[in-house]
Amino acid sequence: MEYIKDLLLPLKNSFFSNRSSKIIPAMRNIPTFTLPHTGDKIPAVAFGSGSKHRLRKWSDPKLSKDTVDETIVRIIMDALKAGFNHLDTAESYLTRIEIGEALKRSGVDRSKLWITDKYNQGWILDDGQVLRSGSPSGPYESLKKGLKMMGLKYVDLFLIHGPYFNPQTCDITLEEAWKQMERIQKEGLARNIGVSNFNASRLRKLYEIADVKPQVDQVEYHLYEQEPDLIEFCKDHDIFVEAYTPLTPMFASKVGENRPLNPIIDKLCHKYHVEPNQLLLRWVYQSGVLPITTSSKLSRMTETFKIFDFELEKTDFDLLQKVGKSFHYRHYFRNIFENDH
Ligand SMILES: NC(=O)C1=CN([C@@H]2O[C@H](COP(=O)(O)OP(=O)(O)OC[C@H]3O[C@@H](n4cnc5c(N)ncnc54)[C@H](OP(=O)(O)O)[C@@H]3O)[C@@H](O)[C@H]2O)C=CC1
Ligand SMILES: O=C1Nc2ccccc2C1=O
Repeated sequence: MEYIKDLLLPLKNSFFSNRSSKIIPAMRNIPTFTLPHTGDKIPAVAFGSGSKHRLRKWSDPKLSKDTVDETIVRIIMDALKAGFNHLDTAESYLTRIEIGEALKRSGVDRSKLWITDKYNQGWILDDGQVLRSGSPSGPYESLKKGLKMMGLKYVDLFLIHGPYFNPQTCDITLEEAWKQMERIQKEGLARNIGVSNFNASRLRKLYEIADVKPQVDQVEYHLYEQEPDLIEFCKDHDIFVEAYTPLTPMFASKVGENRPLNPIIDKLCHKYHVEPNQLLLRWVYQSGVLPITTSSKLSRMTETFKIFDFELEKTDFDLLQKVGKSFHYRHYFRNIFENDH
């Protein structure tokens, strides 16, 4: 009889999923950062629907941008339940549809959420592989599709996902794309606009052609990739920085390799009674940068918020920063950040 239960369970789940899954998010007092130009208050930690969730969708031939993956919907609903009020998605993740499902099923008040989405302009990966844009005519087309998939009237922040504008990847130039981004903001489809994966020299070029300046740059940032030039440029030009892959120092050691921060992380976790993920996220937050993290486990999602309950003493913050700088590790886009200046 066991096998009959296996056959019926998915049917049961899909039958009830649209009717009985309203959730009550954990009540949390999540701090905000203020965006320099619009003054909007952005919740200070985000839950990502890319990385492992993107890979899940990309690697399963049965899943496409138009198929709802129940596992990802469950994960996003768990994140909302845990109290996340800031979700990060992108056209290239193929997870907009799950975000839309999770928002619809959970019944969470839209006005209490911050949603970030990104235009897929096409990619040249570190191994040279070229991927074409998801929306050949540009960000306007991309966001219109995204809003429909997510069942939203607007997003809080819309980003150009990367600086790969050339005939191999897409049909428009960066200048044309930015004009469309300005129109998107003017029409109220996105309250704020910005970019991702732009290094300082690319930001400078964009800055010169932009009438509406980018509000945000979302980049890889953690103790082993501190990006001092970029951070300084952003500070001087009122561009707010968001950090993806903030937990990288936890994964930068292979078996047998002892990275310089390992003993310090152990010691400070003991001192502050926190876990390594909380220490690393706290360091990012305390440096004035917004961490975007993710997990597939509700318990880890819930633990994230402890980062707002403790403060690193200045000497500990500085020690982490100094020792982190003694070793360099970048996970994504070496072709932009290490070879192109
Ligand atoms: N703009 C861009 O180009 C990019 C944007 N992003 C965005 O940033 C988001 C976050 O990126 P990501 O690299 O996943 O971020 P993180 O550095 O937060 O890493 C998350 C990973 O760490 C694991 N993890 C979480 N907590 C713990 C723990 N306590 N112990 C051990 N492992 C743990 C999770 O696995 P588990 O599920 O097992 O908990 C998950 O696989 C993405 O989802 C995406 O939205 C990411 C990359 C590029
Ligand atoms: O989460 C992400 N994983 C990625 C891999 C390649 C390009 C972009 C991304 C993301 O934004």
